[in-house]
Amino acid sequence: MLELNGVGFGYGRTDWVFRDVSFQVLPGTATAVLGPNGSGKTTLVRCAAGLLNPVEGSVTRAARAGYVPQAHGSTFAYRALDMVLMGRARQIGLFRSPGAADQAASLEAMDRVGIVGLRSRFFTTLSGGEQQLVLIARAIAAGCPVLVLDEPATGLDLKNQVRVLRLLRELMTDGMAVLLSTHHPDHALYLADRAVLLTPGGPRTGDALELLSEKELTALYGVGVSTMAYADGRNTRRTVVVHYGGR
Ligand SMILES: Nc1ncnc2c1ncn2[C@@H]1O[C@H](COP(=O)(O)OP(=O)(O)OP(=O)(O)O)[C@@H](O)[C@H]1O
Repeated sequence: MLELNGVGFGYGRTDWVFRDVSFQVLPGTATAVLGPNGSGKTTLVRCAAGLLNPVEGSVTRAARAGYVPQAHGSTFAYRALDMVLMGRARQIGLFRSPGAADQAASLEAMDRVGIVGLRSRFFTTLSGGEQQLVLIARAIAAGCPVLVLDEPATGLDLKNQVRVLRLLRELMTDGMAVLLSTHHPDHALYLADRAVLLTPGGPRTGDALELLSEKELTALYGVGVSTMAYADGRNTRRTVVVHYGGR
């Protein structure tokens, strides 16, 4: 479980990126953070993961959180499998080498993400999307019950977006608490129970279906957005359609 209570953060002394953010992510549920560029999504998920200390308020994690950063052309000269093995650092311990169980857990995580074939490739030679999948596998291999992801769909093609979203749902079924930031309201509508909108007027939290409405999304992004229902197998889901306008 992950809980934020009245969290505020600013990089400088006077400027707040956000204030008064409160929400809970329960086991088996997902919360999506949405907002325009620069609204503070990365800052908020880094606070939630324990990588930044809030200036005010508190973050409570019942367990360690796995963190998946945005993949930005890293300089790590490690093979993909070694990157995933780093997720096992806690199990391996200081000054010890990974054992067979760590190798197996890492390969299983890579298999779940569909990238076992990349295991011997150097991380630096992978495409942005492939790097993103390695980072997700690393967080899964860590075996944390809380997973925090910063824009996990960045750089992924449609098939891999679906793969990652389905995988997150599977992990939620296993009891994982998931917090993600995203620029994709349709991903939030598919995955999230709750949403946090970082608006210029302050944070808004609530039920994802209610908060990700046409009116709210249009106001949040300043462009016309419609939502529509579609049949997805046995489920009826909602997605968004952007109005591009112009000629
Ligand atoms: N290290 C930093 N020092 C000073 N200001 C920062 C720092 N990191 C981010 N900021 C500022 O904090 C604000 C929020 O940034 P953040 O990266 O959290 O936004 P975001 O919603 O994730 O943006 P995007 O959608 O573009 O990724 C921005 O105004 C940004 O310029």
